[in-house]
Amino acid sequence: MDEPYVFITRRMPEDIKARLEASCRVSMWEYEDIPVSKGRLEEEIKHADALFCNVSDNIDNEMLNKAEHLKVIATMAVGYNNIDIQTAADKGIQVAHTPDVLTETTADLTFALLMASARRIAEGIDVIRNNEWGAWAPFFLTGRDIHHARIGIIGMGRIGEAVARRASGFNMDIVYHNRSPKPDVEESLGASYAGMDELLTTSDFVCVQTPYTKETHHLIDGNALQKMKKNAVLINTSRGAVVDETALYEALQAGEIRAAGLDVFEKEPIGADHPLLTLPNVTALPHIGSASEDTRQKMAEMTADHILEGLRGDTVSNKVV
Ligand SMILES: NC(=O)C1=CN([C@@H]2O[C@H](COP(=O)(O)OP(=O)(O)OC[C@H]3O[C@@H](n4cnc5c(N)ncnc54)[C@H](O)[C@@H]3O)[C@@H](O)[C@H]2O)C=CC1
Ligand SMILES: O=C(O)C(=O)CO
Repeated sequence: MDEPYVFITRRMPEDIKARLEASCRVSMWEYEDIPVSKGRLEEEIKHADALFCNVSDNIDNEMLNKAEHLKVIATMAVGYNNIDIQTAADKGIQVAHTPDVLTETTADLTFALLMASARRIAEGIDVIRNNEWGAWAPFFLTGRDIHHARIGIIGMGRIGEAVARRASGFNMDIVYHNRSPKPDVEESLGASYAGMDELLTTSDFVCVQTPYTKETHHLIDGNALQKMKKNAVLINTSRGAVVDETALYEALQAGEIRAAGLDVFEKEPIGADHPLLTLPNVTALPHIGSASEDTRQKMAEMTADHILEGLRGDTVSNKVV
């Protein structure tokens, strides 16, 4: 019997490729920093038995309908909003993702962004690099306190909970909004459940940790931003389109909220001409929430293992559908 054919949409380290090559024929997009072209993906998905993809690949209905014998899609991410899972399910294609392995790493980055935004770290770095540090001054680059402030976490899932654990270490008052209450988190971290309005109107830091779905599209819109405290900081490490960027720009410029820390954007990558980057109170990162060496390596290994499971005819271990 012919070996199954796997297409990897981004250049991966040799050990990851070799893991698959032990039992599969493997092709790989040549570049690590450029997404696979739509044309190449359309060509490959026709023949592939398995697809190893990532957050920047648009695996929509049109793409999936080109697949002739695809059995498994494994994405090197926990978020899978870029994959049409209904069409995959209809076609009997298993979809696997990488939960848990990146939870702590992403929570670290979320907290780093929260701290950087509150304490104006990026502005401080710029001052030194631009040779603008005159002298110690009493109110120079004063930020806002993190300790004992209220953090409002929207989406108390794996990452939300890991952010809450970090907040607890800073003696923060934790409120959260989720699809359903989490009594275990309330008990272990002293967090309390809040409706969206209460969370928005009372939190000093609002952290968005939901997946991107139809329901969470522009969950943070102009109306939500208006409800936030003037001194509040918004942190988004989930998906860009959970926040309405135009409304965020207007709210920041009008002083309706204090600052924003963003790891994700509505359309990635953004360029240096993005309007939000004109604002000093925006700390922006290029979608690096899970980007530690160990975590990305484990995510890649897990993704390869999901493919091997699916090709053996087993149920993949982190099955979305
Ligand atoms: N910036 C980055 O590099 C990374 C971003 N992410 C993003 O973070 C998301 C969350 O990941 P996990 O915590 O592992 O997922 P999860 O599924 O464990 O948690 C998501 C939580 O959001 C809640 N939720 C869903 N819809 C909601 C709504 N409309 N209102 C309130 N709560 C809602 C769910 O009930 C769940 O508790 C991923 O889907 C992904 O988009 C994840 C990893 C890295
Ligand atoms: O896992 C995800 O959803 C990411 O965004 C990248 O780790």
